[in-house]
Formats: sequence, C-alpha cells, structure tokens
Amino acid sequence: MKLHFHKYHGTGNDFVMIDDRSHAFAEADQDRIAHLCQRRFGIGADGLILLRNRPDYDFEMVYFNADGRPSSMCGNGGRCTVAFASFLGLISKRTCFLAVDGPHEARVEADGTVHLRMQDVARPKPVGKHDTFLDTGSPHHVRFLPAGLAELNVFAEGRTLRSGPLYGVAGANINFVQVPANPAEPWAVRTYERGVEDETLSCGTGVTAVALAASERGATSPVRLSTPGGLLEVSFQQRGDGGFENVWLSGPTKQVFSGVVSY
Ligand SMILES: N[C@@H](CCC[C@H](N)C(=O)O)C(=O)O
Repeated sequence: MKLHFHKYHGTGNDFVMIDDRSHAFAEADQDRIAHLCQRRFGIGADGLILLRNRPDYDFEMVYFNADGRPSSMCGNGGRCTVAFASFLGLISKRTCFLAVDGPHEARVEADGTVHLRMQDVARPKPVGKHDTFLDTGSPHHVRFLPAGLAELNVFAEGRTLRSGPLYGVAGANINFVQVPANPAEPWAVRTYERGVEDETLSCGTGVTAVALAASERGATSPVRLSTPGGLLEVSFQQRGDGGFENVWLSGPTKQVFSGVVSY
C-alpha cells in the first residue's frame, strides 16, 4: 500500500501530516506510526497528525507522538494542521477545529504564520522554589534557571524529571527556561518532550506554559519566547482566580516537502 503524506514544521517541531478525510488510516497500528516517525528508517518527525472531517467543525486534528501513541494537545502540531487545512483549501483566514482537548479557534496569515487559541489554563502549581506545573492541553513542568541554559544536558535532566516521582507513569514534558535580564526580552526555552523522549527544537504547549508561568516573574502579555527552532509569541489575560483565558500561541509554519511512502 502507498501512503501520501506532507511534512510540516512549526519552529522546528516537525510532523508527518496526512489528509485522512476518508478515515482510511489505520490509527491503531502504533508500530507503523512510530516507524513513519523514525528519522533513519522512516520519514522522520516528532509526531504524526491526521486531518479528518468532523461534523460541526472545519476539521479534526488527531495527534500521535513519535512513539506511535495518541497523546494530549500539540500546540505546534495544531498550528501546522491549520496551515495544512489552508493548503488543502478547507479554510480561508479563520477556522474552528476540534482537537483532543476541545475546540480551537485559529487564524492563518498569507506568510504561514498561524495564531492558535489555546484552552483556558488553571493557575500554575508551584512544585519547588524554581519549578512550576501547568496543563496547557499537555502537562508541563517549567524550571527557571538563572543561567546556563545553552550548556544544560536537557536530555539527561529532562528524562530524570519526566520519569520521577512527581509525574508517575504518565510523565510530563519538561521545559527549562533562562530568565532574561529584562523580562520584555525573549525568554529562552528548551524542552524535553515525552513521547519523543528527547529534546525537540520547540514545543507549542511548552512555550505557552512557560509564558504563563513567567507572568508570575515579571513577564507581561504578549511574551516572546526563543526556542532552538525559532521565535514564538504567547498572549493572554489573567483571571481573578489566577488562571488564564484568551490564550493565543503565534508563530511560523512551513510545509517542507510532500511524498509517498510504501508500507
Ligand atoms: N510538541 C507539542 C506537544 C506534543 C505532546 C507532548 N509530547 C505530550 O505527549 O505531552 C506541542 O507543540 O505542544
């Protein structure tokens, strides 16, 4: 059998994108999804996304991590799926689609910039002097560092925290942030992603968590965040109960190539 696919990235977080409006893709075959995401034996990606028809919405996004398992929300993947829907001619500038964490509004610009509305987020939960937990559609641990982000072994430190007693078997994504001298400057972020089990170049729900947590350390909306894969921006409003609403994640998307794979 032959599978047509497109490859997208959002600030270096890359995805195999499949037009599955016919619902023909065998999503239960997790070994196959993992194989397609392998960087040497497959196409190579941090995750695989199915774009499907969904009554009452423009489309549905179904997300799998590189390990082949379905997971929680992927912010960069959501932005790339909006760009893909625009490429397919399913939407014009504005859309409302369904993802695993509920409905999302989004806007796409002619240059591929996508603005994605995230779900409201509950008040950050401190889990240490420099550490906070937030669920921005996916679970995120945020660790603030005074310095040394560039030299940090994100793989080793992230893997230890991800599988530690705080998060159990389900685990969490681990974000390391360097506090800028001026809170208006970009906040530098590196993320260890569960389900990829490695550092990725960028994580959308991760930078969203960082921006909201950084607001308790002097950052004001919109917060700019620099990842190894590029710049993202998060805007938001804080609620009276310490949670956040009207949360938007914005940044570039790119279709890298298209192809056909035999399996
Ligand atoms: N890269 C994503 C997050 C994808 C989900 C994550 N790996 C998990 O399983 O929690 C993003 O851009 O948000």
